[in-house]
Amino acid sequence: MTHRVFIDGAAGTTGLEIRDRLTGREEFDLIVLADAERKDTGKRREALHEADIAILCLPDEAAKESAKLAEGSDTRIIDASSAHRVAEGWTYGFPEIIGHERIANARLISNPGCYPTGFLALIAPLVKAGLLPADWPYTVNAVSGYSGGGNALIERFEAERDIAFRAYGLGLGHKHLAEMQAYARLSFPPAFSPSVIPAHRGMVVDVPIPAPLLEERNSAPMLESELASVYADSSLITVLQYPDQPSEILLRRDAEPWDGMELAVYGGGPESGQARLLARLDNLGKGASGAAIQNLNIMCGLPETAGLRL
Ligand SMILES: NC(=O)C1=CN([C@@H]2O[C@H](COP(=O)(O)OP(=O)(O)OC[C@H]3O[C@@H](n4cnc5c(N)ncnc54)[C@H](OP(=O)(O)O)[C@@H]3O)[C@@H](O)[C@H]2O)C=CC1
Ligand SMILES: CC(=O)N[C@@H](CCC(=O)OP(=O)(O)O)C(=O)O
Repeated sequence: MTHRVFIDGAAGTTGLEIRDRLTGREEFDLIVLADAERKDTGKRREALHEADIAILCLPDEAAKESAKLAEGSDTRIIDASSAHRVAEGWTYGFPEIIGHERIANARLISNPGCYPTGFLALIAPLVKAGLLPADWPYTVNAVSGYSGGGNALIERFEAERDIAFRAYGLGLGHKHLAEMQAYARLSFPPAFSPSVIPAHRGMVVDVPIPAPLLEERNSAPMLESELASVYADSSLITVLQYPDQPSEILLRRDAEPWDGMELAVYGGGPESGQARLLARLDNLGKGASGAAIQNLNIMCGLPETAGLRL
């Protein structure tokens, strides 16, 4: 069976990567709007109704408009934007956290943000298992490649070559806080410090766990072993376990597209009693396009890793 897929926003950073991953796959028939038509509301409405599945790779307002334009059709939607991540009627597109079955049966899917993908992969299972508390104000430090900011930030970083580091989100109301809190079932939104480095793609999400949260029953090795067991059957998420974990986590400027994610738990010695939970992913891979293709595969009853770069 061939599934008709329309990518709304196919000329953008995420849209292009999704096209790339779908190229050559016989299970899908792509509906493509010519450049002159890609922002034409009537043509988008037509394509949205004609498709079996639409993938929205648009700014939030345009994604909301697309969801409205699709009303009255049976078209299933995967929204890569942050417009519907905690909205009623939408399923959060993180199969490893909410279950593959729910993705397979959903009509409206909202894909996770790139930073929440790392944060939730680390924290949600540990809170669920009772190894970390829900009522704690977690800290999240993160770096992203500049493609995380779409075409606008790519242009800026490629023009201002002397930027070595960019801390941002300094108003402390980042749009990812709601989904981080909701899907880890936390009492408080985390304190989130995002930043950008002069690499096109790649991301590290770093959650420090201070000493008061750790005891013998939830020491760093216990956290690691819980994550290893949760993701033991995952095709995309790998837990780097002691003693095989690297002694440093690197991002490379020339990194290739990658749809997996690596997690690691680093524990201080017994005297410090602290831990650091780290996730490394590609903001454009598991953080965006790879997750969209994984969900598309699951929705269509195909192997979840088909077309992914692992
Ligand atoms: N980049 C990343 O790492 C991630 C991105 N996302 C999300 O994915 C979505 C797309 O992001 P990204 O690809 O980075 O952004 P880009 O800015 O690179 O691409 C957005 C695309 O949408 C097009 N567009 C804007 N308005 C409309 C409209 N009304 N109708 C049709 N097309 C329109 C733009 O065209 P034009 O340029 O001509 O205006 C552009 O081609 C965003 O919601 C983003 O938050 C999610 C996870 C990670
Ligand atoms: C570097 C950078 O600007 N990153 C984006 C997040 C990218 C992402 O996850 O996209 P969503 O907008 O779909 O959540 C930001 O902080 O807004």
